[in-house]
Amino acid sequence: MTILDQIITRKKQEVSYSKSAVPLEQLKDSGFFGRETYSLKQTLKSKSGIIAEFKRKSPSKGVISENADVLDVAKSYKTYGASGISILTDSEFFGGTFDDILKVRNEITIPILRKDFMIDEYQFYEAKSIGADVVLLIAACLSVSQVQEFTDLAQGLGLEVLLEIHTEDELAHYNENVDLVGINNRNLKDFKVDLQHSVNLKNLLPQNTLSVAESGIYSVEDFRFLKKKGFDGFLMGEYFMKNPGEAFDKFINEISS
Ligand SMILES: O=C(O)c1ccccc1NCC(=O)[C@H](O)[C@H](O)COP(=O)(O)O
Repeated sequence: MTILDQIITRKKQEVSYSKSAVPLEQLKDSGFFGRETYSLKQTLKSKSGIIAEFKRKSPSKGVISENADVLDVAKSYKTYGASGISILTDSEFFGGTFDDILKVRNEITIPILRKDFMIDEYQFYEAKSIGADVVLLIAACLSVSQVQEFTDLAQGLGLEVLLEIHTEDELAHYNENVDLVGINNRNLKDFKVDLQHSVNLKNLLPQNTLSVAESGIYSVEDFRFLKKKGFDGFLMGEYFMKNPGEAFDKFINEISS
């Protein structure tokens, strides 16, 4: 069983529980449900392009920063010019909670990506109800038709869609309605990262696709390499979370100099 299989097995149980605990109609009563969302497509162009992630742990790295305060970290990301914030809401494998988004939503004015494993339409309503602006669709967990259906659903709720692919085969999941395409450099079988991987797959995407390089960006040199290759966005988690707050400020200063 791969790590993704394990995560999805668990996610199905969680979603089933959530649906019985909070019926979908009730999600619509949230104060955030009717809010106008922020556009990551826009802030990728107008700011640094960095989507800075908040995650406490991960399957590949174990505990990264267990006690980091989500509000402090999110504020520092916003203050120093992140285009968006990715917040893991998966609890079992990444140590996240919905509360992490709820705590920061009213405090920051940049897009929030709800980073989770989306497998059921209920989760899109949930994302809107907690104040997210963008959702992640992981091609490896979904069929081609699910990507299309979930894209329509998300956009109907005012959420942007970041489609994540890991392999060349998963390019079949691309459709021109998705807002952004993320190419993940982490091989989920052995957790190795290779930046050249995202470059190779990016070259196979239609021109003008807004592309995001994901995972394994650990230095200013890595960032510059991917920027030169034409990426619009850069999803970075571990590097910033190892030294929450300070690492981001320093990184932005270095890439601007
Ligand atoms: O990071 C993992 O171990 C992982 C395992 C299984 C599924 C997803 C996983 N990571 C999610 C991500 O995509 C990363 O959190 C994100 O791209 C940031 O990566 P990094 O900068 O390397 O922390």
